[in-house]
Amino acid sequence: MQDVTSCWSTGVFAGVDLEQLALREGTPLYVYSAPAIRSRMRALHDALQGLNAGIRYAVKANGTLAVLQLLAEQGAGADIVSAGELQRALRAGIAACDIVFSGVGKTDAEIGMALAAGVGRFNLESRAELDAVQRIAAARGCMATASVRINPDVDAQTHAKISTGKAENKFGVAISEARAWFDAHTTWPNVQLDGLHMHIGSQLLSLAPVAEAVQRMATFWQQLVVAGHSIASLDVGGGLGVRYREGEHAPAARDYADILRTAFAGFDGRILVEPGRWLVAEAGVLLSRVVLVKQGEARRFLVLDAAMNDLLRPSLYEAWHDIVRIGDDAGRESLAYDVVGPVCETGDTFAMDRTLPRCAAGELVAILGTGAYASSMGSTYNSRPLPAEVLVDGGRYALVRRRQTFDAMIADEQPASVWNSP
Ligand SMILES: Cc1ncc(COP(=O)(O)O)c(C=O)c1O
Ligand SMILES: N[C@@H](CCCC[NH3+])C(=O)O
Repeated sequence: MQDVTSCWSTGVFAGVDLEQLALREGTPLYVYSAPAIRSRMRALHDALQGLNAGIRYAVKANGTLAVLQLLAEQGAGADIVSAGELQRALRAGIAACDIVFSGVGKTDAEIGMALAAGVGRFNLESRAELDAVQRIAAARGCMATASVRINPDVDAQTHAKISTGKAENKFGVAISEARAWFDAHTTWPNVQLDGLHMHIGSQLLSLAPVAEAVQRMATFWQQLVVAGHSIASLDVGGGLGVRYREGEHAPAARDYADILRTAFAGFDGRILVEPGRWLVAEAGVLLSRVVLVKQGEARRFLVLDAAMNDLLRPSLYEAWHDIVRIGDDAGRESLAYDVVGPVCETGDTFAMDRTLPRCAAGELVAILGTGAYASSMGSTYNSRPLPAEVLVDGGRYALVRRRQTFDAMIADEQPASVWNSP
């Protein structure tokens, strides 16, 4: 993992002793390195130098308030996809004008909340949504600023479940439809339609599809300008991938920025980028204790106290995450384990046939690259409370999310004692 000062054999991560941390706060435990997040923000900021660009961090990657606050302090705005993410972004101190609202199914209530808060821009994904924003903005007597999310029909060369820029995906509209919206823009007097948006997918390890999609957006922008439309914002979404395993090569922020520089030369508005994973994934680890080692008839299982409810990516996408044993491995033999959680599904597997130093019950392991799409995709499946999260910085740590209590987990439920008519 880049940017993270760590040494798994000494168990020190960003200056903090992981064994002590686990004893203090319990496991499973998410641990995020503040310096690693700052360093990614700085690197992206530096790469975008000279472009009139704004970073709109994709809150879905990791919406923990302390993480959002850290990113906001470094100058990030937010890309949100729900009223809940709006609340988080505002609570973290992100100015409403620096928030863009994406997503294919914004409800009337969410559109109303976003207008009331004054979000900077809606990224519109369908004609029905454009009509809804017009109707709700007119009723409130306000103007909404909006971009059209175009679907460039480009294969992002990533996992099918997180590819979003092909014509058959639910996201965005064809460039021809977007053109029709611009040409008929007076139909929506309460919507200032002056931007283009796209997002072709996540965990992109090749920049070639990005370059192709950006070029399609650039060509469309130029056509709109020739037709007399004024374009204030070009938003290329997120998607920059990270290196989860040896042999993978993550794209460089500078190469990404160069693509934008070339394609959007002469553009005098704002360029927006919406990275999520790239900023936070490698800054996080999931600490977990070995509950027991089980020698099955066919395989050897390392059963952890973390499970698919805490980290879903391996179960959902068969995603690879490096797993390391915390402590000195000198003299330990290597063994192959299926690393699993205690949840009642065979899919509750973090890794198959993974070679690790011999592990014993009570020892600590870390699942790496879990700063993004990990805690944010967590659930309480099997009635397992959400784990705690800490932010480490300068040899100290802050508990930024308490482990959910059993009471909190069931607090909103009640017996069926009062029966109402709908
Ligand atoms: C509209 C939009 N923007 C930004 C992102 C962030 O993506 P990533 O975390 O891959 O940078 C996503 C998620 O893929 C998204 O749907
Ligand atoms: N949840 C996905 C990424 C989806 C990005 C959201 N559009 C992951 O864990 O990799």
